[in-house]
Amino acid sequence: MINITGLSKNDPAPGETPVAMLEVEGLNHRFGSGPDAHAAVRDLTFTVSAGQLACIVGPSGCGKSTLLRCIAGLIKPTGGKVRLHGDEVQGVPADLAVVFQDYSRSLFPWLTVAGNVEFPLRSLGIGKEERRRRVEEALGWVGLAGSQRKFPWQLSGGMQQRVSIARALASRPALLLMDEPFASVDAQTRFELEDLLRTVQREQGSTVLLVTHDIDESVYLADRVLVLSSSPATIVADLPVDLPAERDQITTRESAEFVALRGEVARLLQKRAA
Ligand SMILES: Nc1ncnc2c1ncn2[C@@H]1O[C@H](COP(=O)(O)OP(=O)(O)OP(=O)(O)O)[C@@H](O)[C@H]1O
Repeated sequence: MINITGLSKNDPAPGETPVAMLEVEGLNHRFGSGPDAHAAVRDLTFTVSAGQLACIVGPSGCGKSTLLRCIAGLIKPTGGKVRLHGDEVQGVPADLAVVFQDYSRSLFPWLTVAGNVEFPLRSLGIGKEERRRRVEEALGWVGLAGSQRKFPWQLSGGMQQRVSIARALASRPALLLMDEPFASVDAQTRFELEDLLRTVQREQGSTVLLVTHDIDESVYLADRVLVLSSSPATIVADLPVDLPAERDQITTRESAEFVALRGEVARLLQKRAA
């Protein structure tokens, strides 16, 4: 397995300004029109720097998935702009990958693990030898090097979600979007997948925007937590997470800094819900 080095490949040098990989500017989205229109997100503005792992936490139904879908180019926002490394998003960008909560519906059951990871690389026009190399590499990152020939239905839920993560990372996306990626696995597997994500993200310098409704998960994973209000989603706080880079499911969660941050996020969410 990969070790957490404590430094991301994309960490800016001292004095260097971080590069904004993602820019969300004045984003609005309303479903429908006229008196039945429903505002799902309202005037959201934020950036995510290259190499950062940012978490978005918000109450159920506040508009988190809508926000991610607008960023992914899956729906056209009714207002505002999304830019990925400076280019306005108009349709799904080729260098963006998404991991959804429901791994059982996002993997192809008739393809092997290797076939699933390779699939998007074909549509990117990557040659056979390079595809083989990337599949092997990405499955190594998620600890599934020996499972290439298995089918998804031969794997546990946690292993299937590892395959989804490997598939997303194999295309070397400029931005990885994750929508409640660990919400469908048991608590122990969730901890393992959280650690795996942090390790791979830091090792590969990936830029990740992850949506969760789990306050503890957002604080444990993130370099930064964006707290959303209830519907329509607006940003109520943008909190840096100054926990050590090397985190541990037991000691980190027991630390005074973690407990204080978790309390702060919980209070913000409670205040907005009231
Ligand atoms: N296609 C749609 N048409 C109309 N309304 C929609 C549509 N998709 C979502 N909504 C509404 O927009 C609001 C935000 O939904 P969204 O799924 O983005 O919230 P969420 O924060 O991701 O929810 P959850 O935490 O439960 O997954 C909700 O009130 C939802 O009912």
